[in-house]
Amino acid sequence: MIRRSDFPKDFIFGTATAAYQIEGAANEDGRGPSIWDVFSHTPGKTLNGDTGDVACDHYHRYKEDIQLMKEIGLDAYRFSISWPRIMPDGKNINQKGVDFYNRLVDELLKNDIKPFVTLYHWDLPYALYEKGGWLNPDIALYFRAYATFMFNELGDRVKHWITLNEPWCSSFLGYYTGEHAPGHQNLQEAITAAHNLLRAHGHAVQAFREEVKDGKVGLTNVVMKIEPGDAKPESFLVANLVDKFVNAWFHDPVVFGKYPEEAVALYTEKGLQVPDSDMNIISTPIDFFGVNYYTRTLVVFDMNNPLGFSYVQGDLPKTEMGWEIYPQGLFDMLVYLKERYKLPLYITENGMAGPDKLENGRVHDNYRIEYLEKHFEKALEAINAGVDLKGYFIWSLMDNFEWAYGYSKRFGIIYVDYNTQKRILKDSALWLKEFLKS
Ligand SMILES: N#[N+]C[C@@H]1[C@@H](O)[C@H](O)[C@@H](O)[C@@H]2O[C@H]12
Repeated sequence: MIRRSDFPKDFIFGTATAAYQIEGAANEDGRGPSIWDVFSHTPGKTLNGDTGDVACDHYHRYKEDIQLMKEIGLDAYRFSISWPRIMPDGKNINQKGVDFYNRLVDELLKNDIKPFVTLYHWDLPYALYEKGGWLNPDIALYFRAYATFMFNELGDRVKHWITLNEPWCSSFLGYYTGEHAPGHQNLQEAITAAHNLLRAHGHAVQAFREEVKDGKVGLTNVVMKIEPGDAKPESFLVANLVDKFVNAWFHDPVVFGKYPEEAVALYTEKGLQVPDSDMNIISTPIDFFGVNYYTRTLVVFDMNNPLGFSYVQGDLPKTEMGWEIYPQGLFDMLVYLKERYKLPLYITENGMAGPDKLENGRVHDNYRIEYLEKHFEKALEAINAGVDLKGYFIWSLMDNFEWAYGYSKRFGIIYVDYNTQKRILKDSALWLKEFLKS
């Protein structure tokens, strides 16, 4: 049985959330609309038309939620700042929004919980979208101004910062598949948006070096273990290529200052433009990569797909998201990232959506305890294999707005009754509480 004491003494355990998924108070105290406010209010974009208008009402209940974090015994808490709560029009400051995050940080510190702050977790101010959003090169400078302001505001107390959460999702789900806000479906736009997201990241890192001398800054990517879905040689080839599209595309420029050549070649072959501006800014050195790991992705060669591959379902047990439970992929990707980029790592998200049912005031989510134990074991294995892994944030602290899936998917270790906003520690939270003492 894995124990907390098996991990390095200074290893931190925490949980993660994001502003639009938990805060609510969408139209309160001067907050402006984000692209997700508009997207979720557009009929047909989210399950049941669910929105983040109220969510978990964390904006008002943050003290109660921090008490629950303390009861569990968390070392740290990763949350995101709502850019449109700080700058409703993308430029001018909304002081009430700033005040909220000062209160949140102070309450965390008062309870000995270390804040890890994500500057951007998908809720772009709609006012900036109207100026072109991630397709407008100027967005990087708007982001730099926002980042500089937040570093100045919170940098005396917050020493761990993440510029972007999963730019792959913001660009490819937001601009290619259209599953996420702003719901475009244009591959060239996705490539352009990805580049401007990385430019924004680089500008924020430069600002960080000027504003927060004793802090650490990194980038969080979704990291998928890409494997061939059958034994055909061409499926092994496409698996390597998809790894470049999804993983290397958002890591290589940040460390090496260039995109993976195989992927650039394929895009170019398809007549797509791959930007190369500001690679020096994009590759401004960072202190760590954040790793959001959930599952593996199986791909097979498919001439009918514009990029030559298609996804296939694996036969391992799956979560409520239909994602295979594959702890080995966490180990594999941690070692891969260490060997390729030689940077410290934090697991900034790992967790599962489960068939959580409230029964007599309890949620017996043993499947989630097993999931976490197996992934903790693989994280420890990676540390013992030489990976400089510094922490592990469970997704998520509490059930929340799961983007296009609305409130249908429960990832939390704390159950949220959305009718009453009552929080109930699931068995996984009780297990974690004991683990953190072990
Ligand atoms: N889906 N899913 C769960 C989770 C999502 O809720 C987070 O906001 C993202 O950072 C990442 O996709 C992972």
